[in-house]
Amino acid sequence: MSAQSDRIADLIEARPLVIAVDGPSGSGKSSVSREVARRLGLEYLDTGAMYRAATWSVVESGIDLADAPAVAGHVAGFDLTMATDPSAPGAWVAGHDVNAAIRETRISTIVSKVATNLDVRANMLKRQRDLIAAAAAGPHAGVVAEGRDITTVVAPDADVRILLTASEAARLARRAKELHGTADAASVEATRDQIVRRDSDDSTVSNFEVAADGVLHLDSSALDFEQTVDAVLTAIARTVTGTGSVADLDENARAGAVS
Ligand SMILES: Nc1ncnc2c1ncn2[C@@H]1O[C@H](COP(=O)(O)OP(=O)(O)OP(=O)(O)O)[C@@H](O)[C@H]1O
Ligand SMILES: Nc1ccn([C@H]2C[C@H](O)[C@@H](COP(=O)(O)O)O2)c(=O)n1
Repeated sequence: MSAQSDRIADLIEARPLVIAVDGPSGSGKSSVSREVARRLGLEYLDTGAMYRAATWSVVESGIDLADAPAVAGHVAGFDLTMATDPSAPGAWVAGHDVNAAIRETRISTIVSKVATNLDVRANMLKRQRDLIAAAAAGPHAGVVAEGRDITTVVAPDADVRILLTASEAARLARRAKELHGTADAASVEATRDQIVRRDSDDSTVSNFEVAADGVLHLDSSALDFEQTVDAVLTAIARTVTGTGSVADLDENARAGAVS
């Protein structure tokens, strides 16, 4: 954690505060959003975990993933609880802790089949808007919500909207390192389906590759994790306080290619 980052966080006092972050797989939106939420004392909503939990529940129920109406019907009624404390976020289905299960490759491989079902998306949209509204009205008075369509569909009126991207090579290397402990050629190849194919499928229903009007674009390809958190905090500070009050911010934090 950098003192610079904490100083930026101290400048951001606006409440309620809703921050929307989207981006492709492996861009760092979950880890960065969670840390930003922690430093700002906001709640954190991982909407990808919601789609993963829905997929887990569909699979557990023995429903054929190719049966789109059955999948949507199940998701419409499934019991999902999201924990939005950035220090301990998570998902529970009918009281069952699914946090480990939803990260397994068997779910990562098929989650796009559920997430591209438009009736499922309509149900998730309502759940996500309800969670964001509750967080804005709750004791922490705000939330960092991240996913693929938060800046454009779920929370287009968010106070700050950021598209966090990174080059395909950077994203593959990050995920390979996370899953295999190394970003050598074999590990990168083993990761390709989870990044490239999944983005290709998911992008048929959401735009997370080009920043929509009014959405800040932050390319983290050349930034490490801490620099990316700094850049996001700076972008938030600039937006909610105006550029004048962040004039003393360190150049490193501002160098995060925000456009
Ligand atoms: N700027 C960065 N530099 C290096 N590694 C990073 C950076 N940002 C995040 N990471 C790491 O990259 C990996 C992927 O990050 P993360 O899971 O947050 O991505 P994501 O965009 O949420 O992906 P997905 O949508 O697939 O869940 C993690 O191991 C994370 O710690
Ligand atoms: N707002 C969202 C969030 C996620 N998805 C889809 C896309 C992914 O394949 C899947 C899991 O997300 P991840 O945990 O990898 O971020 O859910 C979406 O369509 N919209």
